[in-house]
Amino acid sequence: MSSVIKVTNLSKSFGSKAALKNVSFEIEQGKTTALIGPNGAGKTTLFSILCGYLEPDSGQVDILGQQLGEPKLFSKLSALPQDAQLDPRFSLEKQLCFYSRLQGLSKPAAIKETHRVLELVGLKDNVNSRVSELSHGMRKRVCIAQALIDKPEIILLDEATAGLDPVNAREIRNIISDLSDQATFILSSHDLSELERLCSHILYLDQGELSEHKTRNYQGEHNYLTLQLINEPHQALDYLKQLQDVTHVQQTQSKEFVIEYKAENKQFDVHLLKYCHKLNWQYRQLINGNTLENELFNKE
Ligand SMILES: Nc1ncnc2c1ncn2[C@@H]1O[C@H](COP(=O)(O)OP(=O)(O)OP(=O)(O)O)[C@@H](O)[C@H]1O
Repeated sequence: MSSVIKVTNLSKSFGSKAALKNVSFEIEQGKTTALIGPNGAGKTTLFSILCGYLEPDSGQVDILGQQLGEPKLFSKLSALPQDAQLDPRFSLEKQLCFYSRLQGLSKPAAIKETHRVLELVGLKDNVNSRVSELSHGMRKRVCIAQALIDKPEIILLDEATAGLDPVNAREIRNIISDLSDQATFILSSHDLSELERLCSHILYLDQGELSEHKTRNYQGEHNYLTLQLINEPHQALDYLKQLQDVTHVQQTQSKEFVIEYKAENKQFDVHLLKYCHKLNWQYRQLINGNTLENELFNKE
């Protein structure tokens, strides 16, 4: 598969503060990628460089075979900044047409494009609404619609669901998931469970250094299940280790266990639930795979 972004030895400092230190990675076409890291890790700096808002001090950035700032990249990469704002006075049509015209579309094409992207985010009936009349979640969807104008090949979304209620956050996740065969999404969020649902590829930044860069892949000899219980049974770890085909068990937090088992056992989840029932354990949920949080922070 071809890579759409290739970053090599990228560094950026603000005065004496190194925001990115020799960062290198590649993103393959169609692989929804998560950019994760604590506050101040360098995520916004990296996004800003990829969008061409900031110049790196050193290193190479190759996007769709072009160097940063090449006019050919215009409209092939779009971004939703964390603090994206809309003008509350204008209708959605006026606002999105304006952005479409900036992308070089003719007036009729801009109107058509505005209606297309608003339909994609479920707001086609609001084309004449003013931004001031919209809820926070609807405004976020308009910002995503803006990022979809002219079908960019790469879309960067910084905290796309921050501050949204679960229903609106889910709708935005569905939009991203539905469009992920048409564009490569790079998502930054502090919500690991959200990223884990959407992303197959993780970039983990900490203090400007890229310390994780891997494709999540469970198709090996072993599979994982994360078992969350309602109570903490006595010696639960020992009981779980005794189950047939279990190769490793780790307790990752109170009442949560990551169980590694032989992938050849296709019925393992059923056996595990029957085992819980037999032991009179009540479970909260059984998650397929290891959680992203455990993968990143609970390695043994
Ligand atoms: N314009 C700037 N001037 C000075 N320092 C900056 C500037 N922009 C970022 N920094 C510093 O660079 C480092 C990385 O900041 P950045 O905003 O990229 O982190 P982040 O991972 O996006 O953080 P957050 O999750 O809090 O949004 C921080 O130490 C920050 O203080």
